[in-house]
Amino acid sequence: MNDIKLALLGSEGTGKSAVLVRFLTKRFIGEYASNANSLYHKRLSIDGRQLNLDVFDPCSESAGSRCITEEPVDWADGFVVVYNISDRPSFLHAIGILQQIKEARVEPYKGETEVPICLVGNKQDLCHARQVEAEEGRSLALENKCHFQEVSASEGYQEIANLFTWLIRQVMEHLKYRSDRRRYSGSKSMAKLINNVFGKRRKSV
Ligand SMILES: Nc1nc2c(ncn2[C@@H]2O[C@H](COP(=O)(O)OP(=O)(O)OP(=O)(O)O)[C@@H](O)[C@H]2O)c(=O)[nH]1
Repeated sequence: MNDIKLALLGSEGTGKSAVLVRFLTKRFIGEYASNANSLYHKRLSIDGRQLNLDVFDPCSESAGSRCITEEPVDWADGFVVVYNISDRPSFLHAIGILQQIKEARVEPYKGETEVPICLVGNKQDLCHARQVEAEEGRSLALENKCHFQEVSASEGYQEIANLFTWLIRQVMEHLKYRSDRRRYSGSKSMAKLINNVFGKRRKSV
């Protein structure tokens, strides 16, 4: 059984809880209590594999921009960074969040961010009040090597389901790659150790 940990990050009121609850229950719930951090659990099956999914939905009210520098960034295997397409400041905040994830989780030596990220422009139904063009979201995602999707938690389920499925698949790949690499470098150092011990002995015989 795989354990997958995701975190939703973004400005207050961008619809993080709405997006997550839409994915988990297929329903849109208009208002949520937003004065506490929430951790959601769900068992899923993707590509025939059973998963335990934990999703952290931090409370923007209490955390503000600080939340990014605290636990979620170190804890999560993947991120959903949400902004509201009808609220430019939330997009600017998303830029800052991506930057902070990059700084915290960049792979040493490779210079690549080590976690899969999905950038989400929510409230697409409010496009008459749009303040952020889809193209801006797309190029920000490109710059940060992350997936991009505009959605409406209030109107649609499928796009939200697709983006979580994409993210979970990426996380599974990534975790597998990391554990393979650890195993490989572990066996390489074991081979080195054996070589050192027995190699030296052979020389002295
Ligand atoms: N029109 C529209 N409203 C939405 C959408 N998604 C969420 N909302 C509304 O936006 C408001 C904030 O939604 P939340 O899901 O509580 O946002 P949040 O980012 O979790 O908020 P905090 O927990 O305060 O950070 C609520 O009034 C929702 O009903 C959407 O896709 N379209």
